[in-house]
Amino acid sequence: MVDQGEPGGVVQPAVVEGRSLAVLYGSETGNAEDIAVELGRIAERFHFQTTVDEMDSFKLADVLRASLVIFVTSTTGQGEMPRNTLKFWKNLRREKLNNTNCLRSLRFAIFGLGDSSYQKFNWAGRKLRARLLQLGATEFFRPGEGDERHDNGIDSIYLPWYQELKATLLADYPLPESLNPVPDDVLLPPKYSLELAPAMEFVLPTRPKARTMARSQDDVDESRFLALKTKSAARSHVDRSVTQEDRAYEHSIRHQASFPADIARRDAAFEREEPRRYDILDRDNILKDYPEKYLLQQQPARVLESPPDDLLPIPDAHNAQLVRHDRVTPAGHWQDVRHLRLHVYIGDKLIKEALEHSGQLTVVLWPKNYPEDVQELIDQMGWGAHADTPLQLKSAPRGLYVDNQRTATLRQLLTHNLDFTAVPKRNFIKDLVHFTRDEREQERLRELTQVGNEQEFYDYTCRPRRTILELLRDFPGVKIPYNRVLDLFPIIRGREYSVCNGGLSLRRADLRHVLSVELLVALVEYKTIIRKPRQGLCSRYLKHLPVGTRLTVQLKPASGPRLVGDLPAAKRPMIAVATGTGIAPIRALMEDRDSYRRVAGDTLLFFGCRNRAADFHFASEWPTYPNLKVHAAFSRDRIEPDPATTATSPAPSDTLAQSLELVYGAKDTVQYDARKNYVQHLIRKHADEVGALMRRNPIVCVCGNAGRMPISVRNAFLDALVISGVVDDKEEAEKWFANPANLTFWQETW
Ligand SMILES: Cc1cc2nc3c(=O)[nH]c(=O)nc-3n(C[C@H](O)[C@H](O)[C@H](O)COP(=O)(O)O)c2cc1C
Repeated sequence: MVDQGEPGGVVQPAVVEGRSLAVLYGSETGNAEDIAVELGRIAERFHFQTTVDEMDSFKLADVLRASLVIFVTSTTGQGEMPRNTLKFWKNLRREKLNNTNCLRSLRFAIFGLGDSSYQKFNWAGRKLRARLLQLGATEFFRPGEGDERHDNGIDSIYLPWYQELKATLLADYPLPESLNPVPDDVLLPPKYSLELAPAMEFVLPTRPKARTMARSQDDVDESRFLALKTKSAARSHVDRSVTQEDRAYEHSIRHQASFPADIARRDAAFEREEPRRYDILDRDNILKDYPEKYLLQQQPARVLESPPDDLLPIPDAHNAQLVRHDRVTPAGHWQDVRHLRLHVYIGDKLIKEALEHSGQLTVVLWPKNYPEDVQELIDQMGWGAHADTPLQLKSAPRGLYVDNQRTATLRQLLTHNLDFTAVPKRNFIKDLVHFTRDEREQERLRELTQVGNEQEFYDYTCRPRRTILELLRDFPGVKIPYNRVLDLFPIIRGREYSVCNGGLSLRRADLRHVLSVELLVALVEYKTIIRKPRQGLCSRYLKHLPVGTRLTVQLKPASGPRLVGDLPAAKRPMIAVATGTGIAPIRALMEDRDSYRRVAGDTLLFFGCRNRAADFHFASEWPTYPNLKVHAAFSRDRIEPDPATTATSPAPSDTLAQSLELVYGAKDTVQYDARKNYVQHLIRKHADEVGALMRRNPIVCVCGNAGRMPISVRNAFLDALVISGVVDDKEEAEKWFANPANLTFWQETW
């Protein structure tokens, strides 16, 4: 049994009257939340009574109660506030608060997270700050704006901001003379309480049975049926006692003999493709373009024991089942892209209808850890004696979904809830110092997180994408007490994916209680500088997920303007730009527009990928759409005339060169790189077609990888506006493009 003592000792911060600090965050994927947690710890060490929570859990009156408030928010959509701030933000914007100076007693600071490739960089933070100031609040520290585009990401701006904030807090809000800050090398008490349940109540859970990818259709049907029967295990807002309607649905699945075969036949139809030629591994280019993201060798195929598919009690979620799972890129291609189909069971007719008509959808999936990784961590930490003992969770972090009906064990938490394959954060490493008695390990851990050693920290963690599990392997002396796991390990967050189907394929007439959603997912797999294949948690989970697996998922409307399920939107022309799996939401739009077949507006699609044969997703479907013209850019293929699309040579023709002189002047026309074949080059090349649609109040969508692509595409659109004569020069083009009266713009890049 592991010694649960903590070598450095634990110090409880003092309670100082009138000294409180609240950190309120708005976060979509957790970056802002991580920063908020780190700021909360600093405040605790400075003896502030500290609260850290999402903005929506606060009322305005609560905010006024804290002596200081720090807001941390990312920006989402097109300059929008994250979802977990919307209630708070709506309250703050109430007209009746105008001119009331109602926040005059509030002292706040704000840190925004954003990406400067978006037109509305850090708008959420800026909007929030402007409104707080307008309502009379005072800033006690300068605002910070982190940018994902910086070399070290958000940290480039955040770290100096945070150091300065610490100094300001100590200088401007001094502690009573008798009190010093809790030093960094002393541990704070755990926030969350996790204890072994009294011995009499022990019920040892059985270990999950091994399952593999290959499951028979009978298995699928049986588990589909079981999923229905046991769906009450997952508590959600749609969960209720089984109605007659549900029974009828169960009955139809049980007795409709043609159901599985029928679906399988129809589902297989779109997958039948000619054998494809492709550029095996494409290694030179990968090394050149993405030195940290290449796959040098295929991993040997392994059959992994799947995690148990227990359904988590996620709020506002639905039970679902994986009914199709195909790799769509050829086996040797550098990128593994999967096409998945999920049947999401929605018993409540009204909710189903609301989702069908709520615009573009995203699916949120919660990945799980594999049993062999869980066992490795248990062995490494010496938790074997307690791994399957029921636990009592008296308090738990936000986002930890544990079924109240059953008593959780450490193994279950590690399987379903704790993300020990995440890249370790600074705070995690700082805390480990307390859990090893090996002085060399302590010294090394301190070194890694010391101020001034940011580059070393980055080189050890982020650059090679080292996981927590791997870090713990490097420090064998570290033994984390099991009752600290909720404080130390990040919680597994839901991963959001754009639904890639729409219209009739989403609302299948033959499955009344089901939304049939499809996803196109690029698995994140690469070799890093430490030459070990890496996988993201969700990629590892999805890669081996057998057909028939039950899941709990949320369905959410995507951010941005509502473009589907809306006749006036369907009638408008559309210019869509997508790269790689960014085609997913565009394909959903196309299917939706197709349901208005005769009236759907003209559409121009610019699609960019590497090889026609390997990753030209949905290529066989595009010719079936009326009013759609596709220009595809294959960045790694030799340029050949293309019968299927209108994309031809990427080299600028004389006329294009002349047109570009309009924008840049003759001397600078060389800036246009004739040897490359990316979507932005095709936009310029087909400027006249772009201009013709731009004149007709189009919807313009840009989806795919973040980084330079959205900026280059935007510049190409500006050029196209000048070349096609919509405006006279680039300055005018900027104004024209930013005016929502001329076009509806939607960008979704990641
Ligand atoms: C779909 C999407 C939309 C985004 N929109 C914007 C934007 O309009 N402006 C901006 O500055 N950053 C934008 N970002 C960048 C995020 O703000 C940035 O990645 C941030 O680190 C996310 O933090 P979070 O995990 O706390 O949400 C967007 C990111 C995504 C994925």
